[in-house]
Amino acid sequence: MLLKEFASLLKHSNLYGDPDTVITGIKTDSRKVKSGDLFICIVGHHVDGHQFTEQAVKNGAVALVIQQDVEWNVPKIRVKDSRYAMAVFSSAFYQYPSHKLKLIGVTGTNGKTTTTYLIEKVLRDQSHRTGLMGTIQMKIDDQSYNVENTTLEALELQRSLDLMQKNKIDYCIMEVSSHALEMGRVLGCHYRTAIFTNLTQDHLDYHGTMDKYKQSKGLLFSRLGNTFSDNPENRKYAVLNGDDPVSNYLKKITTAEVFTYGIDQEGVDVQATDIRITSKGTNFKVNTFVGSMDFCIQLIGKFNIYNALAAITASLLEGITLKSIKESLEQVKGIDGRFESVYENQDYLVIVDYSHTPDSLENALKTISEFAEGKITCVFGCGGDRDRTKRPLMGQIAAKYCDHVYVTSDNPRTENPIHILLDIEKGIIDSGMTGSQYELIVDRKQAIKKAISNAYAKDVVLIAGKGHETYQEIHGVKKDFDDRLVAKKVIRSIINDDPSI
Ligand SMILES: CC(=O)N[C@H]1[C@@H](OP(=O)(O)OP(=O)(O)OC[C@H]2O[C@@H](n3ccc(=O)[nH]c3=O)[C@H](O)[C@@H]2O)O[C@H](CO)[C@@H](O)[C@@H]1O[C@H](C)C(=O)N[C@@H](C)C(=O)N[C@H](CCC(=O)O)C(=O)O
Ligand SMILES: Nc1ncnc2c1ncn2[C@@H]1O[C@H](COP(=O)(O)OP(=O)(O)OP(=O)(O)O)[C@@H](O)[C@H]1O
Ligand SMILES: N[C@H](CCC[C@H](N)C(=O)O)C(=O)O
Ligand SMILES: [Mg+2]
Repeated sequence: MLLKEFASLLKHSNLYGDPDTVITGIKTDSRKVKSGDLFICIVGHHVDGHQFTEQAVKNGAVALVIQQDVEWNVPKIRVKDSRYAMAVFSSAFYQYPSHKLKLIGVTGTNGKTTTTYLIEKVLRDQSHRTGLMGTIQMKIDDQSYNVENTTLEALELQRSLDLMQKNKIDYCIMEVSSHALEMGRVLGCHYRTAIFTNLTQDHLDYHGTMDKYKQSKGLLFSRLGNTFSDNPENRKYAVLNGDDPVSNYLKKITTAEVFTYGIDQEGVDVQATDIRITSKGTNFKVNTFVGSMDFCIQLIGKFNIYNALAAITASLLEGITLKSIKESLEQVKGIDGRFESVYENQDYLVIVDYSHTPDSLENALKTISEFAEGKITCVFGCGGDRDRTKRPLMGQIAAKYCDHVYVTSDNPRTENPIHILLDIEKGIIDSGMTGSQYELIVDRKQAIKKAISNAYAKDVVLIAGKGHETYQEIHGVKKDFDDRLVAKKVIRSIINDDPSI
């Protein structure tokens, strides 16, 4: 593309230098710039990209996108907001890839990853070629790629959608985080269906208030567009959790056709009834606008029924039969690090779960309390440099459901680990748990070891917060750490009477 073609995409832009400069790539990180690139200067949360123009030019940038003056004598486009320009320019550079496949976006505090995996499974079983983007990975058909964020920055996102489109992917199912919506990472995305799972407390460090957090989630629905087309392929759907009051707000701000799912509220389009939850799976009946059917899924817990309902609704809207959806969902054994059982023939249960919010921790523990025959123990912490107000709430919740709690480190990131533990302890103390019922152990491995060592037949040990993660970030340094591997080793060492771990 030529520089003038980029400039013409924004009314509010000024071009300086040769308008016919040929652009062969776009970068927002000066360290990654190659010859022929357009370097977009982003004002970040830590540093200002305008500081790195010298490195970008040295590395071969032939032009810059700026929102404030820089001294380099290279062609430039000055814009009002370079983050917005990044979304516009990358969508155009990759020729609007989200228009060339069906994009399904899932937002909400909890359940996004699970729901995207369920939809991917249903669509793949219908011989669709699928792409997936989210917390655990990006996938293009069977190929997996590592990701830094749940929802990629606009440039990487458009590049990934382009790669999907080139690989003949017909559906992409993606998690859309509130950060991404707020920062405009998904501005260039043309969604077919937007799904809302739920809204409970998280990320108040970033959004400030629950109302602002709700409004960020709402952007996925308010920007969805409308369904007014005689071509069914162009229709837009909003799939909402009818049991979450936030859905009333989302209904008002979307012009897409609304479908609701739920358990408790009457009158939803897709409803689960006759629920039975065990430690092996979950049975329920689904009543939909195309009929009813009994489901027997291997995922555990009421919260997973909501995820299944969201996936069922979105799949029905793609014309897939309820019977096929049932067959696919019943085959799903589990999702990496979500309520994942670590089993080494021991006579107690050890479950690793990604619950890192008050609501998800409560859901996991409540589910366990419904089937546990012995004592319940939880090992958990809270992430550093994240919402501090959730820490005592999670302490209270653990105290409410557990016989014993081990408060430990999650990813302290740049915070002092012990301060995080003390914040959690406040909630435990408030709930009246005594000193003999809980312990603060900064070292996560030691906490897991102690919790498992103290488990007896039929007890359940929940190791919460890190799920699929294979690292732990302490003092800003990431080191290998996997709750599942640590738990496995500890169980084996107990069985083999080997104290070396
Ligand atoms: C707060 C936040 O979201 N930050 C994201 C943001 O970084 P930033 O704005 O701080 O960038 P910065 O480091 O200040 O740099 C500014 C600019 O200078 C450039 N730069 C920087 C250094 C250099 O030498 N040269 C250079 O050009 C950078 O490439 C960038 O363009 O842009 C980065 C690149 O896309 C993201 O990786 C980063 O996510 C960080 C890692 C993060 O932790 N984000 C979390 C809060 C987040 O987004 N989480 C949500 C999921 C939440 C959930 O639902 O649970 C997510 O979608 O992942
Ligand atoms: N629908 C749900 N409602 C409440 N809690 C849920 C739901 N689904 C899953 N959970 C809980 O939340 C945890 C995270 O689930 P999942 O990874 O699917 O959510 P997510 O929204 O993708 O999270 P993240 O914001 O970290 O990307 C699970 O381990 C489980 O404890
Ligand atoms: N997407 C979430 C993941 C949190 C996972 C938890 N293990 C933590 O580190 O806080 C976040 O970035 O807030
Ligand atoms: Mg996720």
